[in-house]
Amino acid sequence: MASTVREDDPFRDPHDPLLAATPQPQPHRSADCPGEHMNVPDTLAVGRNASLSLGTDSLIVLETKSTRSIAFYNILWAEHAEDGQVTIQYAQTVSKKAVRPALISYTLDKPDSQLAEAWIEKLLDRAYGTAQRRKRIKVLLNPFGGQGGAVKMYHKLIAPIFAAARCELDVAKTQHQGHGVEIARDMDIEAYDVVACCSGDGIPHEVWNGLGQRPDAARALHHVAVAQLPCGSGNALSINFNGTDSPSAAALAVVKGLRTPLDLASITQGDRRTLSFLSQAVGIVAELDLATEHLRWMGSARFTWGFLVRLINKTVYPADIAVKVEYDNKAAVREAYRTQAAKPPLSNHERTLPPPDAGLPSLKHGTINDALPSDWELIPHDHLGNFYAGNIAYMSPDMNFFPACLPSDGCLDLVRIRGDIARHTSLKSMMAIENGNFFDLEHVDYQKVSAYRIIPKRQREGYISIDGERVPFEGFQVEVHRGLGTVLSKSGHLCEAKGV
Ligand SMILES: Nc1ncnc2c1ncn2[C@@H]1O[C@H](COP(=O)(O)OP(=O)(O)OP(=O)(O)O)[C@@H](O)[C@H]1O
Repeated sequence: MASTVREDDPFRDPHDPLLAATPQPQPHRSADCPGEHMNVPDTLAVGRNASLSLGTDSLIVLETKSTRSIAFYNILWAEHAEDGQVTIQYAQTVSKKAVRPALISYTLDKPDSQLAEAWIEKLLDRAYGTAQRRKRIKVLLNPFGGQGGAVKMYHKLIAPIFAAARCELDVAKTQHQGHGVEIARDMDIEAYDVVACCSGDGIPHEVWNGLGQRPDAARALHHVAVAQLPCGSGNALSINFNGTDSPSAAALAVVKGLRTPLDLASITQGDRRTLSFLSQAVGIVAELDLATEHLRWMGSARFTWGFLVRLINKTVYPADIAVKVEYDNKAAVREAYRTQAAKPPLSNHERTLPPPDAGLPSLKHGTINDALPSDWELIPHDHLGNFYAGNIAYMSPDMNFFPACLPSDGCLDLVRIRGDIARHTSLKSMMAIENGNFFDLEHVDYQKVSAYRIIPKRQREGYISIDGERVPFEGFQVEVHRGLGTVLSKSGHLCEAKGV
């Protein structure tokens, strides 16, 4: 068995800190790890004619007649047995979007458990980086999400990935509408790291609201990361943070996910206060989302159809609006985005854990029932066509509607478009969303705001959508709480979307 790094090893990583004179501390290594004080080689000789090498970003499996590599990102777990057998489980790519667990297993020439254990630790360190291993996950299955396939998708596509990664699982089905709120409100937050929702965006919305109803809301929202395993019809949370709407690829992203603060916004309407993680829409988007339900049979073409109908009618949605603006034009928004995106993500210990008795933050600007803050002004928008505020970039797989969104900048990105613009201009904006040049269109008003109030007027009824769910057609006020919630993301601080 090789015990030192081969100098001629083509897969040797010259930047490997463990090969340098002063070993760097490794984030997840336990104090009594046998490899702690040894210079662990990158290459493990297994069998007479095979070796496993740690490359720059993948594990290289070298056999006499073949070489292949497995990206560290795809490595789920590794272990060794006393007889010298080393087993590595990984997520094998089986199609453009899907992965499924697979394993390789080799026996060491001469069993050396100290070396094998140290090498495995080094492999897992590369595979997980600063992501938590063996996450304790409360899984919520919505049997009615999307086409009703969540339970099957979980067992077939998701659970095998979690099991291979040695996650601790506690699975529950939601029994009725609002059950996600109850489960999150009553759960033992110390027993879990993540609530993963096999659902659309409806269950994550419920979970954040349930956590928000607890007396220890601030701590619960900080401690419990909410993730989505896309099994619904709207899967924006997963698209933004797992970078996929594939259930198996999302499971891998959750296994490897980095804890990331997410702004949550308080919505006050009537006497209610709820939390929103995704969006608020008044006008055409709300109407497309909510008023075309009866056209579900058309698939996503229902949105195009609904849009064209309203376009022909040049529909307007008059409202009075007051906003607390943080970045008031596109140049400022772009600069804020670039500055923030260039910074490294906060590490976990840079986030302060709220005290155990801290509830939801108080409202700095009061509620919809209070007088308008003195420095706000209600401005009539008599020709409003679209009012859309987003907390994360993608609203659906092809709709990077808010490319400048930053998950924890304390702001919502607010888009306003007049409803009386020329029809060809409206049509252009619709196509620009898919082409990725929507942000720069002249007639698209794009700002970052930290709070606002909107009161629809001169319409007896209409549609308001909060995180894709319909709420009463009456005025509401919104205030953003910076980094109040927690998600798991790939980057640790950004959405998986092309920024600005
Ligand atoms: N057992 C259940 N019976 C009925 N409704 C349920 C049940 N479990 C959850 N729900 C409700 O289903 C709704 C939709 O959930 P989800 O977001 O998972 O699916 P979806 O297909 O993306 O949703 P939609 O397209 O309807 O917004 C939520 O409001 C939730 O409260």
